Amino acid sequence: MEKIFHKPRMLKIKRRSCLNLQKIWMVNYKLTYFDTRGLAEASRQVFHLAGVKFEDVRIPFGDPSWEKLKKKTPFGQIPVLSVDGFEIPQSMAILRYLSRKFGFAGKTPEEEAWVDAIVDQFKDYIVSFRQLIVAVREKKSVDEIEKIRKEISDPAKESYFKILNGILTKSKSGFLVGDSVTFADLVVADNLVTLEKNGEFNRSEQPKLTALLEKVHNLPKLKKYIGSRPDTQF
Ligand SMILES: N[C@@H](CCC(=O)N[C@@H](CS)C(=O)NCC(=O)O)C(=O)O
Repeated sequence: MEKIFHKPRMLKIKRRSCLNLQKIWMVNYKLTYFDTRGLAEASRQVFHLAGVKFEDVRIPFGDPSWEKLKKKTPFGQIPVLSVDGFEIPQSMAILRYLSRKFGFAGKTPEEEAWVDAIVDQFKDYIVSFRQLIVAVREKKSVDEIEKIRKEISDPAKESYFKILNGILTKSKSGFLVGDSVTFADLVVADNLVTLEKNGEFNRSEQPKLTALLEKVHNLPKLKKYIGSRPDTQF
């Protein structure tokens, strides 16, 4: 089991009491997932954006330690976030929790609702993309794979990209919601990376989505991490 520690930046908190500062500093976060981006990547990025130290536990695929650990997780799956030993399962619950805590969930209830809506839309789309991936993994025939691509995956992707392009056309900041980065941007950008690595996203065909992806990856607090993280297909 590999542990990667994120070195925290100096906290720039002006008006917080020493007691609060101590409390923030002392919280022990541990995010456990497989050694891939997948369902944990946006949460990892929230920690980096917030400049908050966390233990990035990555279990290699096929590692025998997983079967033992599985029994101890709340729902039998990962990611799991431990906050001073208090465990939170489910990737989206973790991501929302961290984003609310560190200020990346939207600035008003309306922004929060839009951030959630964009991530829910992503979940709707990803179901069809998974069908394609499963067909490839199961070594279905070329005809079967092409059928899934044409009838399910491509139309779902087209409608998903249309929605995102519509939002970005109206955006003044270049982010999906409001005037600063939210976890919706992180989820969408990471999905674009996955699609690109699997031949499903071409930067030259999608200038607005590409601009979003590059904007997110060039955020000063993310850039170094993005450049040095393990390179994984999913
Ligand atoms: N809905 C859950 C799904 C979690 C999930 O499917 N985790 C997979 C890895 S991506 C897992 O733990 N697989 C190992 C297993 O089920 O034994 C979430 O979003 O966290």
